[in-house]
Amino acid sequence: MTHPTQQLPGTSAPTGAGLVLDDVSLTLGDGDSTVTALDHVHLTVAPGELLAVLGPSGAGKSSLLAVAGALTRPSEGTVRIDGADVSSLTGARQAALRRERIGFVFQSGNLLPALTALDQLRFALHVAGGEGRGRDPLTLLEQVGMDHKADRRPHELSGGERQRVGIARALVTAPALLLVDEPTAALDRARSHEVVRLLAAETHEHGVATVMVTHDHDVLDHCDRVVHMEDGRLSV
Ligand SMILES: Nc1ncnc2c1ncn2[C@@H]1O[C@H](COP(=O)(O)OP(=O)(O)OP(=O)(O)O)[C@@H](O)[C@H]1O
Repeated sequence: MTHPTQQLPGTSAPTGAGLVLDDVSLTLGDGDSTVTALDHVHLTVAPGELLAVLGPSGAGKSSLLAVAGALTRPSEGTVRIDGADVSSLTGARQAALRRERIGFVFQSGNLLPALTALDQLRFALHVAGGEGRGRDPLTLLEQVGMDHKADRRPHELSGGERQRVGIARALVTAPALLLVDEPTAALDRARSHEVVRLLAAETHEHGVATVMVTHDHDVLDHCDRVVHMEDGRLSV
């Protein structure tokens, strides 16, 4: 495993770029049944860094992605994405930040069944504000090794192929932050390595700050840094 940045949770990227969580807590539920999903979390992910987050079920990994992706407001602390303090933004600005600066990759690719691989990317660009920005969809499909299946719909693709298209779709807007939830859960060992190798290459070449939640210890060698989560707390 390589550790090019040697950053520890809590240290700040000098430019404020990438992702910074400063003393973030999240309490869920109400009354007697509240749960501390995130407990004073400090985390910095630099541009060009692929961070893996490991942890048992219920540790708070999904909560971490939700807060980092401006989907859930933390109960305490601040979240900065690409230098912007998320909590100071209106709901509309947060939604725009999500569309334009954050890419999400889910377990199964989460592609739209009716669209071809190429149209998945075009549609994501369109939703984010237009075809003139971001990366060229066909070139990006070529870079993830899927240009030869650009006209296929999701049901005509394998799990690994769907995951590649899902990654390309998340990257087409040229996001600052990429949030990835269990990308290898449905894949065999060889496909898992390919997919995480692709994530690492894109992260490094395009200066994306990438957070990948995973249970898959096999793929950790492709990651720059690994943190562990338990009971809402992070440790190295
Ligand atoms: N809407 C909610 N209301 C109350 N508690 C919740 C809610 N969502 C999650 N939790 C609790 O918050 C804690 C963290 O959950 P979270 O989904 O972030 O964990 P996780 O590490 O992603 O788990 P898994 O690996 O099973 O997906 C758990 O104790 C969970 O039961």
